[in-house]
Amino acid sequence: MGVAVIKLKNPPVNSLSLEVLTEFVISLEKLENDKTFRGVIVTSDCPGIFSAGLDLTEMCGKSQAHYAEYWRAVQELWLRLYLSNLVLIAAINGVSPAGGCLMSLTCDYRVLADNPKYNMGLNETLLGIVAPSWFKDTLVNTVGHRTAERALQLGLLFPPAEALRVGMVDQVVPEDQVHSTALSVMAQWLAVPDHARQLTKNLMRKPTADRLVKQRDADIQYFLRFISRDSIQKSLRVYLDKLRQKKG
Ligand SMILES: CCCCCCCCCCCC/C=C/CC(=O)SCCNC(=O)CCNC(=O)[C@H](O)C(C)(C)COP(=O)(O)OP(=O)(O)OC[C@H]1O[C@@H](n2cnc3c(N)ncnc32)[C@H](O)[C@@H]1OP(=O)(O)O
Repeated sequence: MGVAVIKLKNPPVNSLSLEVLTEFVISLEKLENDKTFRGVIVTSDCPGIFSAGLDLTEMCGKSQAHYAEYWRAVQELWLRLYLSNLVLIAAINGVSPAGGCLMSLTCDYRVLADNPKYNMGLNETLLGIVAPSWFKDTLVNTVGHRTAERALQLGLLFPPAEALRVGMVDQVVPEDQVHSTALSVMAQWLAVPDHARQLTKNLMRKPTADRLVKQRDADIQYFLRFISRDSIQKSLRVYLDKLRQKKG
């Protein structure tokens, strides 16, 4: 039925490095241009981890030029995913904090494996950073304003049952059924004529995407100012050190 599977593979935690973001955009573009494909299942090849989100090492201790290049790549992937003409279904087979959650929220439908460890949410505040307005918009468009307001301020990571209850995911299924469920949901979405579904998707999502498109450069400057602050760099270093020391 013209369905591709994109399996993220950037061990150990599928962090969204500049290279991953760039390759993801290229793969999506190829699929968009190949008319034999109508849908994509986005999933992970790293056991237990869908994606650890943006690569913190790309946002810490680097040059301004690097931050700008990285942020443009983050914007680009979000725009491509959010406005894709393809049906995108996230088969979430692991934990998905922050950028990992955002990636799934850009999809048309989310199937999450029923494993209490597989938390998802926008936990930026717990790192001492702030989810940008377009991350916030994506969450609001999925779960509504009040749930998003509370989840964003508290940096909540929802276990599967809670994620389902608040509407962050559409279905929670046993782990070994995530892929087959994504495929049967895909069949339902592909039963709708492409042009009608695509125009409707655009109607729902373009106003949100346009807000970023209209101020992409300003958004990058905003990010640069924010991420270069000593206090923010310090928060990120402390958080990364904590992650690294967990093992030791
Ligand atoms: C005034 C208002 C202004 C507003 C302006 C706004 C402007 C923008 C502001 C900036 C916004 C930036 C937005 C960011 C969104 C993000 O996505 S930030 C990333 C958030 N991610 C996380 O919090 C997840 C962190 N990771 C984990 O919790 C765990 O690693 C895991 C649960 C995913 C997996 O656990 P486990 O299997 O036990 O592995 P670990 O031992 O923890 O990790 C292994 C290895 O990977 C490294 N690592 C983990 N996550 C990341 C990451 N996101 N980036 C880079 N590296 C990561 C970890 O350090 C370990 O490394 P070592 O092997 O020890 O070297």
